[in-house]
Amino acid sequence: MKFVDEARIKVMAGDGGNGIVSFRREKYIPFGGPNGGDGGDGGSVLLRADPGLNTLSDFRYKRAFAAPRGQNGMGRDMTGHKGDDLIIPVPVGTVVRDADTGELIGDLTLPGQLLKVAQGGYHGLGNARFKSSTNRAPRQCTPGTPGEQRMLELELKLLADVGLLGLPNAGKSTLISRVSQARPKIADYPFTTLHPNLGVVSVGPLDSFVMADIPGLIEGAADGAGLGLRFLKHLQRTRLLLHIIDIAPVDDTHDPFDDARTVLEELDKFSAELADKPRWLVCNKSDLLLPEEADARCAALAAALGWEGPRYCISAASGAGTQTLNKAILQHLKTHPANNSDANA
Ligand SMILES: Nc1nc2c(ncn2[C@@H]2O[C@H](COP(=O)(O)OP(=O)(O)OP(=O)(O)O)[C@@H](O)[C@H]2O)c(=O)[nH]1
Ligand SMILES: [Mg+2]
Repeated sequence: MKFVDEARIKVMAGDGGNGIVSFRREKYIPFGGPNGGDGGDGGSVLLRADPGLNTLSDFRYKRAFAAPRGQNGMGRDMTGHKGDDLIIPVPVGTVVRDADTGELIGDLTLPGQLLKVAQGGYHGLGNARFKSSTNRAPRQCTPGTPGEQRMLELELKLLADVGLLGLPNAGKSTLISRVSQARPKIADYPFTTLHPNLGVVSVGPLDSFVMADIPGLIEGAADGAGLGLRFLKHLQRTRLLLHIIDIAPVDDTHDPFDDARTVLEELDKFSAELADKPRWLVCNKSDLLLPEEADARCAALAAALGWEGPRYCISAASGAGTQTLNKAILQHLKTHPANNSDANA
C-alpha cells in the first residue's frame, strides 16, 4: 500500500440561494405587496482535526468535496434554507495550504479544531426587501453570491511526544504494540511498516504520552532511499527520539554498531535540528541474549559510539525493561515541557 501523507483536494462551498420576485396574490386583495423571500446562505466547507485518523490516505479515493447551495427564496416571504456546512475529518497534525498560492491557511494541531477552508456564498435578497414608500411594487431581487472554491494541499505532520527511530526490523512496531493499543503489522522483513503509527502509552491513570512508529531508515534515506525520508519530518515535532537498535547476534551480516552509525549519519544529513533533539539509545531484543550479555553488549555499543546519554536495554517482544523505559520517558517529558518551537516545527 502506498502511504499518502500528502493530499490535494478540491473544496467547493455552496452558492448562496437567489432572492426572488413575487407578489401577494389573494382573492379580494388587490395590489398585494411584494413578498419574494431571500435565498439561504450556501454551506461552507470546514476541516476538523479528528484524533481517530492518522493518515491522509482516504483522500486517494475522494478528492472533491462540495457543500450544498442555499435554497432560493420563495413567495410569501419565505426564506430559502441555508446549505449545511460540510465538515471533512482530517488527522490531527494536518497542515493546510492553498495549492495555487502556497499560502498557509491553517494548522490543525488540536483534536476537534475546526478550520474554514471555503466560505459559502451569501444569500440574495428577495423583492420584499426593496419595498419603499416610492416603490410599492419593486421588481428587483439579487442573486446569491457564488461559494468559494479552492484547491488545498494537505500535509500531515504527526504530533507525538516520542518518536521511534531505527533500521528496518529493529523492533519499533513491536515496541509500540507492546506498550500501547496501537496494532501495527509486525514481521521479520524490512519495511513492514509503510506508514506512521501512533500509540498512546499509559504509564499511570493520569499519565500518558504519544509514541510514533515510523518506517525504518536505511542507508541513503536522507537522499531518498527507502521510505524513511518522507517520514523523518514527522519526527520533527516530537520531543524525544528513541533510537532502537537490534542487539541480537543473528548472523554476521548484522552489526549493532554499523546499524547505529547508519541511522545517525542519515539523521545528521537530514536535519541538524532533528539530530540535536534529545535522543536515547534503546537496545532491543535482549531476550535473545543472557541478561548479563545483553547489558554488556549494550554498554559496549554505547562505548563504541562514544554515547554518553541515557541508554536502555529492553525486549519489545517480552516487555522486559519497557516499564522502566516508559517511566523515564514520562519523567523526561514532565521535566522538559514542550515549547512553541516544537509545536510550530
Ligand atoms: N526476539 C525478539 N524479536 C523481536 C523483538 N522485537 C522485535 N522482534 C522481531 O523482529 C522482527 C521485526 O520487528 P518489527 O517490530 O516489525 O520491526 P520494525 O522496526 O517495526 O521494522 P520496519 O517496520 O520494517 O521498520 C519481527 O519478527 C519481530 O517479531 C524482541 O524484543 N525480541
Ligand atoms: Mg515496523
